[in-house]
Amino acid sequence: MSSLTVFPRLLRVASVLLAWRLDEIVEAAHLFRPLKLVRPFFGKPRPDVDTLPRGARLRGAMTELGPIFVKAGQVLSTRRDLIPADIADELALLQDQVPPFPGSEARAIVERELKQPVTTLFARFDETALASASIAQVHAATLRDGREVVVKVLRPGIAKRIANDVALLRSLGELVNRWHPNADKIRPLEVVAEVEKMLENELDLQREGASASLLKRNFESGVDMYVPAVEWDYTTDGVLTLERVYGVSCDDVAAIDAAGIDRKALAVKGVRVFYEQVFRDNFFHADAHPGNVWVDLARKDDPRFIALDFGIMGSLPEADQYWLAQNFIALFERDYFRIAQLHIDAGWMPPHLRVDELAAAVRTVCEPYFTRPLSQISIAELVVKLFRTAQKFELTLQPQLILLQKTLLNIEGVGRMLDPDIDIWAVAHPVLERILRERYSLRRTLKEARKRLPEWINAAPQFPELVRDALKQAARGEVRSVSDPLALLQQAELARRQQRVLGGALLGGSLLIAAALLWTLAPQQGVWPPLVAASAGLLAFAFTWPRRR
Ligand SMILES: Nc1ncnc2c1ncn2[C@@H]1O[C@H](COP(=O)(O)OP(=O)(O)OP(=O)(O)O)[C@@H](O)[C@H]1O
Repeated sequence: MSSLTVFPRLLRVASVLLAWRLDEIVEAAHLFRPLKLVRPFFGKPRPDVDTLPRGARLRGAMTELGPIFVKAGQVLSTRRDLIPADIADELALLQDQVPPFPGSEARAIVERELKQPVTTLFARFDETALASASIAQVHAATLRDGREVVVKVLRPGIAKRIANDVALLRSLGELVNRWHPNADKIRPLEVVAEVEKMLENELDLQREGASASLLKRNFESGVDMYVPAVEWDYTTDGVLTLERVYGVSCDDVAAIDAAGIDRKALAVKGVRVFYEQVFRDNFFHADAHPGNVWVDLARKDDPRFIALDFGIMGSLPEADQYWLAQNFIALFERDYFRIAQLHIDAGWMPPHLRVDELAAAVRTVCEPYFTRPLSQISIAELVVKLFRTAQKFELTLQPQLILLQKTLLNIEGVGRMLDPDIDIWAVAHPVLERILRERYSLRRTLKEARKRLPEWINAAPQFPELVRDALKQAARGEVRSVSDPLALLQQAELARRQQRVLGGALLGGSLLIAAALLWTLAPQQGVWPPLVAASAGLLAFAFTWPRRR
């Protein structure tokens, strides 16, 4: 996007911000310092905004600026570690407000994408949209075999509009990056990249279909949560066809009560479903606002949720997932020292940080919460506070964790809406422990090891060469020279760990290869010889493998 097109749009952004009397916010955020100077050229502020709190004014401006700003605001609302709570609360309320595009256009797009007339594809296609949002629109239809479906269609020209607005956001991000004194903490370019990635994913409906399929597989029984099936023969990048489901939004408490559904049981299921997604499957719905979480009114005795909208899904690297689970358990057990140690071990804190100092800071944040009954303590709120504390100690926050934090807030919100007395701790703790017991059991570890065996055998011939190269490098003294004593200490520690790992890897690898050979070449010897060798190999790995950094 050229500056010729960016500039008028930047002016429009400035005029909307000023119309909503947001100059103080913009100034406080060290954005456009000279904004006040240009105010006289932009006309008068809106007459009705003076009485509104600043968060509501910002929400109004974002809504007026359009869908991409709405999305950016929604992303920002999750950064409670960065922005004040009153603004985050308002931004979290941002909703798309866009009129539907004509049904005839939707029909034409479906025909172009699926390469057949709608009358051939469907027994019925409803041209009046069922729902319309900034990126896509949903139409009801019936397949030729009588099954009811919904067809989600991307807005015409949306990819180009998004590309333009993202370029504008990037320019704004660069301004903040250059001028804001806390730019290294806010990392605006990362926030923009996050918005961009989110929008890119939402533009690919085939990908959304694949996410829906995976989530459906993970909740195959459909007891606690039902996921609509994807109709792959009617799905492309630009059109997604799903089984039509019926239910009410989970915040429609009146309808849920009228249907005689046990809200308390449902709330417990909501918390359980969340922990299963994050810690059992490592694949979670990251846009779980009430509009996307429905309740199946047809199931009175054994209530369940229905999930919708699979455009934003999250998953964590396995090591982070394990780290997070350990943190949660430590939090449930009020083991602050362990939380501090875990943060340092994860390598997200400066290595010279004293664990007792961090533990004291964590205790200071958490302890006041525990004077309240557990039912009144929000885990999500506590996690936000913990992240804030850790940031004071220079924690680098991973984007996936931010997504998770937002999901945690959403799910707690749903749980408390359904049952204001829910004790989320009492529900979450045993669920988490059970999942972790299953996930990290010996049997599962051995199964994983067996799966990776061919890979290890394949890599085995290169092993001696790699070791020889490593030893040669060490002998040549190819170690960076450093003058900082702290860095020297770290380097010595690193070298010690590397030696340990190298020794362990040699011993463990050799034993595992021996086990594999015994297993494959001498099956008549029974399972014991390979099992003993493999266990010894795994032990060698386990005892010498470094803790997470
Ligand atoms: N499988 C379905 N069965 C019935 N209705 C559906 C289904 N999928 C979507 N809808 C309807 O369409 C609406 C929008 O769907 P969805 O949330 O997937 O679209 P979206 O463009 O991502 O919207 P938003 O950004 O507002 O979440 C839903 O709130 C729901 O009313």
